[in-house]
Amino acid sequence: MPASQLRIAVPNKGALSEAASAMLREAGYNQRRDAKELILDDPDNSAQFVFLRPRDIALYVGSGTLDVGITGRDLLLDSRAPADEILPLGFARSTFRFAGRPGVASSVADLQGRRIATSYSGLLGKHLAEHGVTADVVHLDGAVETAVALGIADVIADVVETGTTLRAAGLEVFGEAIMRSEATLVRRAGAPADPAVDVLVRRLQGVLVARQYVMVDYDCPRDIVERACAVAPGLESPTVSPTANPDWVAVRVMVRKAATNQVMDELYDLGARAILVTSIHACRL
Ligand SMILES: Nc1ncnc2c1ncn2[C@@H]1O[C@H](COP(=O)(O)OP(=O)(O)OP(=O)(O)O)[C@@H](O)[C@H]1O
Ligand SMILES: O=P(O)(O)OC[C@H]1O[C@H](OP(=O)(O)OP(=O)(O)O)[C@H](O)[C@@H]1O
Ligand SMILES: [Mg+2]
Repeated sequence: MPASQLRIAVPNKGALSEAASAMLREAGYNQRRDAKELILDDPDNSAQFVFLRPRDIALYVGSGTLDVGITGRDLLLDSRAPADEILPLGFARSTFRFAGRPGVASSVADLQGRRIATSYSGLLGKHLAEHGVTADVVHLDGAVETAVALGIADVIADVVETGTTLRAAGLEVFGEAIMRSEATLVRRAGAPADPAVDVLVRRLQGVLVARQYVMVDYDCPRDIVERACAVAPGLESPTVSPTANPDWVAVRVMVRKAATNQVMDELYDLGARAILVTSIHACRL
């Protein structure tokens, strides 16, 4: 009997779209080549991809119309749809923050009775309520930074990554970040276990690990192998193999990409030699 088809919502445009498709492609799924395609079948993987506005994805998934979806954590919370994050995906990282002209306010408490422009009214409303602040929320579809210059808002609450857009509009962030966001895989709250979803999650986890880790091989004198393994303990345990020389062993271990050079330096200082780094193409842990 063929496995039941998993229906997956993927952002069709915007900041999440390309990176989401790239990640699915790396996980072995077929992805559209033409940005006009709305639905794409991937029979080899018993999957169907439905390309939707990222803002709508939590709604489709929360209602159970589609099994899982990729969206932003901020969009998920803003939607108030009954969907949960099941795997943070590590791209489209941003913060959601207040900003205004220099000196206009320094924290959420200063916003009582002020006009705040945003595309995330749900998220902002919840934050204001949590702080006991009543303000006039001006909902806009985008280009929120311009609202202050045009005089329809005193401050904004918007997505900030590098801060370039804010600077261009003469605005500065103030107060604590309202939230930190990234792309995430979402599923209907309370949905029952589904082996097809587990396969998707394991494949995406494989991509995340392959992106975050490298494989390090090195030779080291037998008498320092314990100390070398303490420098790079790997995820579970390094593989230690004999070499033709009985005084030396060969070690293979996964290392966080960001720590690669530091680990190589420490291993070298201990006496390890022939330290080789290779990238991981895919994995299942
Ligand atoms: N510059 C950015 N850097 C990182 N993440 C971003 C950036 N801009 C938007 N995002 C994230 O992308 C998601 C918003 O998706 P959306 O499709 O609205 O992106 P967009 O680029 O604003 O597209 P559009 O302007 O066409 O609506 C949110 O999760 C948001 O946090
Ligand atoms: O801090 P930065 O690196 O400048 O990135 C943040 C900006 O990127 C997004 O805008 P987008 O280009 O999607 O325009 P929009 O506001 O019309 O959605 C977001 O809404 C911010 O405006
Ligand atoms: Mg946008």
